[in-house]
Amino acid sequence: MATLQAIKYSRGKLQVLDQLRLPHENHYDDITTSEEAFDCIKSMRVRGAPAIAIVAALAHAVELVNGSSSAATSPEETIAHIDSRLDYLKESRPTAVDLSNAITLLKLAARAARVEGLAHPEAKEAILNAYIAAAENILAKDLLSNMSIGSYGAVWLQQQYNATPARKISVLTHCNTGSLATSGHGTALGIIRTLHARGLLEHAYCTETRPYNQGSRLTSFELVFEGIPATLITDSMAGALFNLHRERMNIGAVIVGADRVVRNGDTANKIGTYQLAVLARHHGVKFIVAAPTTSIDLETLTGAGIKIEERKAEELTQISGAVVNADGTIDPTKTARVAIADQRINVWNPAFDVTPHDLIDAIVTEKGAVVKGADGRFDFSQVMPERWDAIVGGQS
Ligand SMILES: CSC[C@H]1O[C@H](OP(=O)(O)O)[C@H](O)[C@@H]1O
Repeated sequence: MATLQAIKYSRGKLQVLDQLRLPHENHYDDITTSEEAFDCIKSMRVRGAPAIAIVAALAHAVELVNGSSSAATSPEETIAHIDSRLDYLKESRPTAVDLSNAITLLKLAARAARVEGLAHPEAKEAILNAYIAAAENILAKDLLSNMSIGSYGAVWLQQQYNATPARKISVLTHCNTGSLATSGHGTALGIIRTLHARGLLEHAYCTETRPYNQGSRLTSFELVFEGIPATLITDSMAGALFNLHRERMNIGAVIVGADRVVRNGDTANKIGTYQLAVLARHHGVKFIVAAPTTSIDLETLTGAGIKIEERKAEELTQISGAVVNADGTIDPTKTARVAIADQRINVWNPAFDVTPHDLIDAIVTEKGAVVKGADGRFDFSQVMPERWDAIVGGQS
């Protein structure tokens, strides 16, 4: 069964599903410039660490195909143009590292296409083609990466709980990490999809994930869309779910995504993740992070070094949604905005929090599940040896 598609792309054309209208309306925005991509990411019409990187990379590919670098009359000017557009896009959202990792890769790809002795315009053409190929490869690799995360995560959980189709497990997930946060299948939700496909999933619980409601609006939508047995709870119900219903619900794991995993394994993810990790530890439930290696930042040593995005107060004090008609049907063409708090109240609205590595049992990547060694540390050299050697090298 097809899953929902956040991003539609063919060379020269990029369309992005407006997630602010979900689940009531499927509307795709045409993205033709870096400015349009920036606004789409900043306003969270597209969100999710991998999806943000993919949209930024492809938006610049589209504008290059449409001639945005026409003023560049040398390889140096062409590379300077690409750099300036990518540096602009990098500022759209600061916490997820996939965007900056993709920008680093794309800049290297453009530079690697410089051929000594090749003159303009052939030299420029080679650089543009190299950028476009690298951007398209980011899209192509993401889906394969998510399928691999799904499989490694399902196998790890099956081993932890001796799960079988006759002895399934239930899991809790937070925020949205599915097809609407990636190019497809998803990361944490990708593990849930794979568990379901292998007959190992009893039930999936998803949290509402205030204030943007990625869980109630997006994850619920993905789970219902594919007929995966699921129950929506508010963020504040998670403790009761573990405490009052644990034996009956047989919750085996909390599975979350990541916006940035740093060198020691501390992980920035959607606000509300840290408290789930504390609950999981208290109740003896495994807590696993699902993240492609593109979400791992070896340059930053601990969670204290992660910049946490803070968003506007209105996301807490107001909600908006489709109007429900008198007969109970939903009118997606009309949305109502409701103030649910006194607009004079101070608001603190961090979009993410940091879960310390000691509360994380496994970090599942497309190269395998990483667990802490006897020294209590995560060693990512197992899944990204080249980057580990280049960045960490002989450092402790
Ligand atoms: C695979 S998506 C990773 C991550 O991104 C989400 O944040 P946002 O919706 O603000 O972009 C959430 O933290 C997911 O876990």
